[in-house]
Amino acid sequence: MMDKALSDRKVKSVVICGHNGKFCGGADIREFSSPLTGPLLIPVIQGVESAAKPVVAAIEGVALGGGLELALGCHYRIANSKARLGLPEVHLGLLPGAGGSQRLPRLIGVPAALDLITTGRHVTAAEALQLGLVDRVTDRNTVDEAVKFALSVADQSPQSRRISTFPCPRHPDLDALFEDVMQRVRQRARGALAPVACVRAVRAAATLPFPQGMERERELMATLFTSGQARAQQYHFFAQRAVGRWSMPSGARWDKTKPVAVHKAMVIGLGTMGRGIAVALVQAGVSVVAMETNEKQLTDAKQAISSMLERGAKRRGVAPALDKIRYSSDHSRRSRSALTGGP
Ligand SMILES: CCCCCCCC/C=C\C/C=C/C(=O)SCCNC(=O)CCNC(=O)[C@H](O)C(C)(C)COP(=O)(O)OP(=O)(O)OC[C@H]1O[C@@H](n2cnc3c(N)ncnc32)[C@H](O)[C@@H]1OP(=O)(O)O
Repeated sequence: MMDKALSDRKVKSVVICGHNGKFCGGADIREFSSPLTGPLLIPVIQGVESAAKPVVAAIEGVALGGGLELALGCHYRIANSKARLGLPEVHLGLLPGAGGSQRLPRLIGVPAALDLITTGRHVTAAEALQLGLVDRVTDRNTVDEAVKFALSVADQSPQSRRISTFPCPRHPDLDALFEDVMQRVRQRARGALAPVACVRAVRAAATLPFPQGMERERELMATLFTSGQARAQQYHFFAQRAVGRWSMPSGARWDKTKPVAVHKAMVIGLGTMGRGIAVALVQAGVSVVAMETNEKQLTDAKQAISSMLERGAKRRGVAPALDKIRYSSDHSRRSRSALTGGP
């Protein structure tokens, strides 16, 4: 269809839109666990960008991941005011591997691209306009507006609109910028590979010509694509949604159940997990009885829990709620708490 539109001499300009009010939420994540089939996105985007006639993206609903990368291959982007745009691949243990890490910095600058790519956050159409990610925002029918716009630019060459030909906007001190961002990302990422690879890919955009940058993006993506972290994060994506459908054999569902306030809880067993659970409960304002029958473990746990509570309180600028926790080694004195459990 796209080939036909691009090669038909009677067609002077093209609009790409989605279906059912959504431009594109990106690749089907399930496909990442089996060999990739269908037309490959990178050559499709290259084909769109190198077209001799203007191509306009009409963005409604969402343009995420590969969807936004496709829009970046278009010569113009018109977004509905309710649309959201983003490159959330980092949450799936990946980077924007269809040219997104190379085109976005060329379009909106390195600092803004680093922010969007390393956090994966979605931006509203209004913010996208401010960043220069889209050319226009409309409250009206987006496809109609995009068609009108496409007709108005039909006789113009799209040559100056190909993002891959843009130089990356200059930054006064690239080395310092990347050093600072890498340090912050490493701290936040706590061992996650994808955010670090995202910074490296954007650095390639800022320092290499587009074809070499694409090659670097491909290399970095290849290391992430089959990583255990990516598999785990993709599993997490579906698991999070499956939780919404979770029900008890009785038919009870969490979303149809009235929540009950929990004021008291008992944590049995103060190994690594028990300590973490006790701290999380205390920090949520719950009074905790922490039980451990092994005296040495109990002594260590008291110290560890107190210092976790103190550190957490210091970070939040509040007093540590040390009085919210009592310790016991006597298993027979289990009280009736609203919530009892432990590893
Ligand atoms: C050697 C290596 C070489 C590799 C070369 C690779 C080249 C690069 C190729 C491709 C790059 C492209 C990558 C990507 O695009 S990754 C995907 C990026 N997109 C996302 O992460 C978006 C994820 N989805 C969402 O954020 C939301 O779902 C939403 C905003 C789109 C809609 O939100 P909402 O209305 O709240 O609905 P739900 O979240 O509940 O979702 C509904 C339903 O749909 C399923 N679903 C959503 N998105 C996806 C998806 N991307 N893939 C598969 N399934 C998806 C979701 O699971 C729900 O399903 P249900 O629970 O069964 O109802």
